[in-house]
Amino acid sequence: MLDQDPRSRRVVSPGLRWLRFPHRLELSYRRYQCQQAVSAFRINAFYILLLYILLISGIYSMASDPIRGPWLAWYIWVGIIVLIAGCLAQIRALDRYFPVYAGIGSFLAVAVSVAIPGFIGHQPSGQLAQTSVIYALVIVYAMVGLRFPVAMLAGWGGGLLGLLVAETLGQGVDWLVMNRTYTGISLLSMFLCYTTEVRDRMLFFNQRQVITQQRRTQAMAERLHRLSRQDSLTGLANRRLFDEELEREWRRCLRNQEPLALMLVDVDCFKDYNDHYGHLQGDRCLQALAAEFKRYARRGGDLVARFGGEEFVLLYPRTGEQEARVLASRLCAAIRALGLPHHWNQHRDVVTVSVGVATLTPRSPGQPLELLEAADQALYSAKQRGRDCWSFFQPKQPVRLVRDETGPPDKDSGLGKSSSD
Ligand SMILES: Nc1nc2c(ncn2[C@@H]2O[C@H](COP(=O)(O)OP(=O)(O)OP(=O)(O)O)[C@@H](O)[C@H]2O)c(=O)[nH]1
Repeated sequence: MLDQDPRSRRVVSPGLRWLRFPHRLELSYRRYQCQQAVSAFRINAFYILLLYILLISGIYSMASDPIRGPWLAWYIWVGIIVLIAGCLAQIRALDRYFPVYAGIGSFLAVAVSVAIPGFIGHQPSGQLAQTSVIYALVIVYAMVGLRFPVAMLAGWGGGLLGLLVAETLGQGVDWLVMNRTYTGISLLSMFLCYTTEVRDRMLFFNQRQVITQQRRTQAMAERLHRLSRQDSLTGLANRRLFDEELEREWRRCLRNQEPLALMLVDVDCFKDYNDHYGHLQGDRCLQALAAEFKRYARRGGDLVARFGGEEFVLLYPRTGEQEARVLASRLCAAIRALGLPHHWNQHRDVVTVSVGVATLTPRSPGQPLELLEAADQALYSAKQRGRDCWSFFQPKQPVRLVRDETGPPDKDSGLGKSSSD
C-alpha cells in the first residue's frame, strides 16, 4: 500500500515540519538513516581527522610556550575520539550502534573543545582555541551524520558540560566571545542539520513510495499473467498455457529424442448432464473432474489443462506408449470410481470419460499439432466405440484397436486401439 497516512505526509509537506514519521515508518527511516550515515562516516572520519590535524598544527605553532603543553594534553583527546569513532565505523557488525558511539563521541568532543578556552585565558592562542569550538560544532551537526535531535543533544549537552568544567575548574568563560562562537554557530549549525534531515526524510519517503508502487505494479502484472494462463472455473491451465507448454515440451523432447504423450479427455454425454442437473451442477462436476485429473499430472513437466468446454488435455513428457496406456486406463477407471451420479449417461449411472491417447518422439520442430491431431482421432475412435473407454493412436502406423471385455460394445470401424479400463 502506498503510504497515505497524513502523519507521514506532514513530514514531507512544505513548511515547518515535525521530524517524525508514524511509528513503523519512523523505525524504517532510522534504520535507513543509520546505514546511510555510517557508510558516509567511514570516509568522512578521515576528512575530519585531516581537518583536526591542520587545526591542531596551526594552533600549536601559534600558541605561546607555557600553554602549549596543557592545551595539547587536553585537545589531543578530540583527535583520539575521532580516531576511535572512525575505527568503530569500519566494523560493520557495529553499524546499528553508530548513533550511540558517534553521539557520545560528539558530546565529548564538543565538551573538550568548549572547555579548553576556559583554561587558556585571554591570550591570542585562546582566541584560536575558539576556532576549534566552531570546527567541533560544524563537524558534529553537518559531517557526522547524526539525526537532528541526537546532534542537538551532543552539541548543547557537550557545550554545557564544557562550560561547567571551564567555569568551575578553569579560569572562567569569556561569555562575549563564547556567545559569538559557541552559541551563534550552534544555532546556525542546528538550522543546517534540520534542513538536511528534512531533505533526507523527503528523499526516503519518496523512494519508499516509488518502491511500493513498483511492487504493486509487479504483483499486478504477475497476477494478470497467471490469470491469463489459468482457467477460471477449474483453476487448471487454460488453452493458451497448454499451447505454450506443448510447444516447449515438443522442442525439449526433440532435442533429447524422448517420447511425448498426450491424452485428450472428453466427458461423456455432458450435454445431457447439463440438461438434467443444470449448468451450475455441471460446473461443479467439471471442477470435481479437474481435481481428479490433477492427481494424474504430478511429475515435473506434466501438465493438465482445460482444452475447452468439457474437454481436458493431459501432457506427459518423457512418456512412452506403455506408460501412456497404463495412465489412460487408470484415468478412465478413476473417473468411473469417483461415482458422480449421471443417470442419463449412455452405459452407466455415473459420470464417465472417453480418452484419446497418442505418443510420439518428435522428429522435426514446429509440428506439435501432429500429436494433438493423433490424440483427437483416438478420442473420436473411443467415442465411436460407445464412450467410457480409451483409445490409443500411433501416427504413421495402422491404428490397432483393443477392447476391454468389460467395456462398451465396439461400434468402431477398427480405427483405434482402446479399452474401457
Ligand atoms: N456446466 C457447464 N457446461 C459446459 C461448460 N462448457 C461446455 N459445457 C457443456 O458441455 C456440453 C458438451 O456437449 P457435446 O459437445 O454435445 O458433448 P456431449 O453431450 O458430452 O456428448 P459426447 O461428447 O459425444 O459424449 C454442452 O452442453 C456445453 O454447454 C461449462 O463450463 N460448464
